[in-house]
Amino acid sequence: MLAAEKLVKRYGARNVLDGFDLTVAPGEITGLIGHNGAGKTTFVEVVTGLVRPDAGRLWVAGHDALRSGSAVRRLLGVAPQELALYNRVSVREHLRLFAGLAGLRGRRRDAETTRVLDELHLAPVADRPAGVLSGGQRRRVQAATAMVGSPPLLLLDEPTAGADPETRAALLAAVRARAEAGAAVLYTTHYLPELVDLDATVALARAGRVIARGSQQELTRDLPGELRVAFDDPAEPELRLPTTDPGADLAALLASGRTPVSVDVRRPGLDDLYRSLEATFSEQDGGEVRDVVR
Ligand SMILES: Nc1ncnc2c1ncn2[C@@H]1O[C@H](COP(=O)(O)OP(=O)(O)OP(=O)(O)O)[C@@H](O)[C@H]1O
Repeated sequence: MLAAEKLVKRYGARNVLDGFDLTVAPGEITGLIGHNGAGKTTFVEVVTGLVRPDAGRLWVAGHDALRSGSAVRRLLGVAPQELALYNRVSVREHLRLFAGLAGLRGRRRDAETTRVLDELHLAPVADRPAGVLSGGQRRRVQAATAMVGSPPLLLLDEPTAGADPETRAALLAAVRARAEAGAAVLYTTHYLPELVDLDATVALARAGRVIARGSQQELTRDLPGELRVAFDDPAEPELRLPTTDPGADLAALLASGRTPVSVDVRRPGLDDLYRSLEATFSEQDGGEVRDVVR
């Protein structure tokens, strides 16, 4: 549904996108993560057509998106990082407006508006102007404007930033439902546990390039987890060992004659992946970026 190849975007002398490659298939949620300034929002802006890249190629649903922008825009639902709502317009009117832009009319437009209001728990504030809502409610309205009309490609740029747990849960449930219905979802976030919840494919951006991409299982498989062993010993109540083979390491520990009172194995997670890749790249001379996982 979305395929970006070697995108380059320069601001002044700086390549903010520097050979950015990414694909998102129908039904797939891709979580795009990376440090502040890695180029995530710039990539979203290129896909929406707001920013023109200096080089590279971009396809959306088989269209060359850098040539046929207007055909592509109809396929997108976008929730930008900076909230963009009309303060005096009610929540319901926002959704009616975006449903209309998605091509729905009459009863179908009303039904879709009601459905999305319910889905994002916005029915109680449907007739309030967006400007009087709380931050979390406004986040939900923004996501709702992206989802109304069920576009086949959703671009959600930090949709849960500053959201309370209830808002976060409603948004994540709606995102999962959209992907299950076949939408391709690009989801940027700094909250890695959300990507576990969404069972998302993960793409890690650094300095304008995607340096690692794959399922969470693939990306974390070779990283060490942690073996935590507690002893009834005030001198050493707990031992924490990085491990890629917890069974063997525990057997070695037992063979040494020590008797644990409890054993816990923590599997490697996305935070370990993030830290390990960041450490790899910050050690490299000149910040040269290379592909780690494909
Ligand atoms: N219009 C612009 N002119 C000049 N530089 C820009 C412009 N837009 C973005 N940049 C720069 O491009 C870099 C990438 O920004 P971008 O917003 O894409 O990063 P990001 O990965 O989304 O970061 P964050 O996690 O903070 O949202 C930053 O250094 C930013 O300052």
